Amino acid sequence: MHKLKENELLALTQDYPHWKIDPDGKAIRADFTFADFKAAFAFMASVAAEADRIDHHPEWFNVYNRVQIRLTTHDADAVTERDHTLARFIELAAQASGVQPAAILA
Ligand SMILES: C[C@H](O)[C@H](O)[C@H]1CNC2=NC(N)=NC(=O)C2=N1
Repeated sequence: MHKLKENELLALTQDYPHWKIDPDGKAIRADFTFADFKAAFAFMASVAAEADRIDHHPEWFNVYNRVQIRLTTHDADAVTERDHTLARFIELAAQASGVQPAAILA
């Protein structure tokens, strides 16, 4: 299982602007806001089906139209290629569900 190196983690956050690296470098997090609960839940259903298919699962939290996600590979205690693959799917699923753009932080 390939653990992402620092430059690979930084590239990921540039490719997918919702994502940030945890201070300890062992997880990545994203915060998505949708129009309403229905859109948020449609997004979660899509991600849940993919997570089950690839046997790699998000840690997540939902309130109404907001979904917060943390990705890490528990078996490796690190961010791996499996998290990268799921993050890519999550980005596309979020776009398909009409996610609000990520805030650009200075
Ligand atoms: C046995 C099974 O393949 C493992 O427990 C899988 C399931 N989903 C997983 N999800 C995540 N995020 N990390 C893991 O290490 C992991 N391991």
